[in-house]
Amino acid sequence: MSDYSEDAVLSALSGVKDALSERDLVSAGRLSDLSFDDGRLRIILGLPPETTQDQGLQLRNAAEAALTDLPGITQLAVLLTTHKAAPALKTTAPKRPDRNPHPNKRPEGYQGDAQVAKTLAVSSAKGGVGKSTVTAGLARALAAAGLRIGVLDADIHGPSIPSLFGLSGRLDSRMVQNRRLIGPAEVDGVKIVSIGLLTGSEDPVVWRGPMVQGAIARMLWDTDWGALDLLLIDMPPGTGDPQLGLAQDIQPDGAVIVTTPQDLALMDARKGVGMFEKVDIPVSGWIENMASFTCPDCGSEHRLFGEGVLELPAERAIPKLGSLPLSLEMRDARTGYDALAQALLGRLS
Ligand SMILES: Nc1ncnc2c1ncn2[C@@H]1O[C@H](COP(=O)(O)OP(=O)(O)OP(=O)(O)O)[C@@H](O)[C@H]1O
Repeated sequence: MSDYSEDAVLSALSGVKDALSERDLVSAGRLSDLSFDDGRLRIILGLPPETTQDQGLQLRNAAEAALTDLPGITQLAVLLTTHKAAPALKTTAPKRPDRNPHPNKRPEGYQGDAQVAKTLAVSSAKGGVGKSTVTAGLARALAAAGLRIGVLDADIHGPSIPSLFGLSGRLDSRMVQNRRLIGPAEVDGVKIVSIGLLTGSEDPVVWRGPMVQGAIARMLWDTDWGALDLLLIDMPPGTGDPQLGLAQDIQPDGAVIVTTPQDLALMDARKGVGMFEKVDIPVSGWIENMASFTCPDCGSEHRLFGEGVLELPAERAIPKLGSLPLSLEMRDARTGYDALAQALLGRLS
């Protein structure tokens, strides 16, 4: 039995002074990742870009010294990155950014999204948890249930919605009331717009901050969606300033969080809930993806990533909308999403 305790790790790191901010490593928000597996503890400290090599090494040594004697840890890796620290989750006052990096440029007159009844952000704190796959699966299931559904692929650095719907090429544009609007693609009754269907050779990965936000907002407003019951917005993964700014800019009516059930992913998913709370966007629920695997040989079910739950204080608790297994069928995003779609509808109506 391992005596490992995450609380003990956090408490040990709380005793390490962060010379860069005069606070401790935890309250300074330096801990950007923590994983523990079979005695191996791996933590990532996110340091500001101006950190010198010496400062980084000192912090790493201090963190290693604090953790080295903790029970249950047989191997320790303290890694440094110079990314911006994630915004702290437990801020008491609603900490809206005092300036919006991309001032709302919603154009006057005809709006492509004027007939969109509801918009819902599908978000994940981490990349690769299946957010786009789940968005596509939900969209298809909701459309099959008779709703008019659209998908806006706002995952600008890794647009995977086109391939999930078998789309390639470029979207056309059309004049509507003297404005040139994007004509969405349509597959299985779902209207789709993605940056991957708008750009040519220019790689969207080079776009930064306000440029990305601006492009996504314009895709939302400058598309001829027609009448939609629900537009799902596949958000870029993460809980940092770009995602916060985007949520603030496009102001979806609600959000759902997709996560896998590992402790660390759930810890980050909590940050995702906090991010939407900061900008007053209600979170309708969370979706557990890749929850279990059924062995094709013996038929027994395994919870590969454990039984984690998204823990939030009772007054901020959000429901789990459903669990999806790790399977080729789910990857395909064509079947298996009906129950999830119904659970979501139950929360939206
Ligand atoms: N339930 C599942 N079972 C099996 N494979 C899955 C499942 N969900 C997603 N996948 C696979 O996991 C990979 C990542 O999925 P996806 O691209 O949807 O993640 P994402 O969270 O949108 O990633 P990113 O935000 O980084 O683009 C894909 O190969 C996808 O086919």
